Amino acid sequence: MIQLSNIYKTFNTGKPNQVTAVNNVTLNIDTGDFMVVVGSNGSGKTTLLNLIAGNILSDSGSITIDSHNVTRLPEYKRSKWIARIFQNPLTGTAAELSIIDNFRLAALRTQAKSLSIGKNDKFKTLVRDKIATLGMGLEDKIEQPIGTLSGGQRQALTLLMSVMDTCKILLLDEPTAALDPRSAENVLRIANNLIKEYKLTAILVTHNLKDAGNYGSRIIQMGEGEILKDIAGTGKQNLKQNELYDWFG
Ligand SMILES: Nc1ncnc2c1ncn2[C@@H]1O[C@H](COP(=O)(O)OP(=O)(O)OP(=O)(O)O)[C@@H](O)[C@H]1O
Repeated sequence: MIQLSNIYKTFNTGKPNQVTAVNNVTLNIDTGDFMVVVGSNGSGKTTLLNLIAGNILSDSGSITIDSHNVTRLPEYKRSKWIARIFQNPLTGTAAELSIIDNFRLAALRTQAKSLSIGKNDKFKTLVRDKIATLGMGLEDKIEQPIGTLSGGQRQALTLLMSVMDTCKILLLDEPTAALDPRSAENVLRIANNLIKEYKLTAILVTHNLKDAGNYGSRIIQMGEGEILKDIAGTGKQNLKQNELYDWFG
């Protein structure tokens, strides 16, 4: 689904604060993979997501998504494949608009043909039914401004909104870092269920090693822009919490 070949990204080239954030990274991410990315501060995790999403372009190397060469494509031209959830629950929704209007906007973003986007009952029922599956009781609040909800509620809705259109790839950049422990657990569980239900290819950046152990079918560790470790399959399933801590020795 996603191929990165010999990707380099250097910031502040030629200046004293020059830094190579991504250093010759080659990665093949298969359809349906759920890849967790861990690494110390400044190791290049967010830059890697930015390069995949297209909001920054690489200095060299190539990126393909779904067999399309997207290396020089800007973010908006990649959005038909990609949805992204950020750390801040305020990013990605329009606070003053109702829940239902936010869902309508999200559907319009990719003009998903399967959804009837107008203010009709069919769309409302679809959204209400989907929101009910979150188990948060938000299905009765769809006319309420989304800004009046808690961070956890909002993050869960943002996730749902993202996957209900045609997106195939979900990028999660520390999506629970701003949430209390219980909300964080809830949001990650919801993300995991949605990834399975919609058969998404997903990448989760996290500093939480418990989550890194519990979720995903593959884990990579980044360090100084390089991939230090890459474990999938049973290796990932059997990875112990203390082994993960040892990576950060
Ligand atoms: N737009 C930018 N301009 C200049 N330097 C940048 C920019 N974005 C990232 N960097 C630098 O690139 C390096 C990698 O940053 P990045 O944000 O990708 O790391 P990270 O692993 O996501 O870190 P954290 O865990 O702290 O979020 C850092 O040294 C950072 O300062």
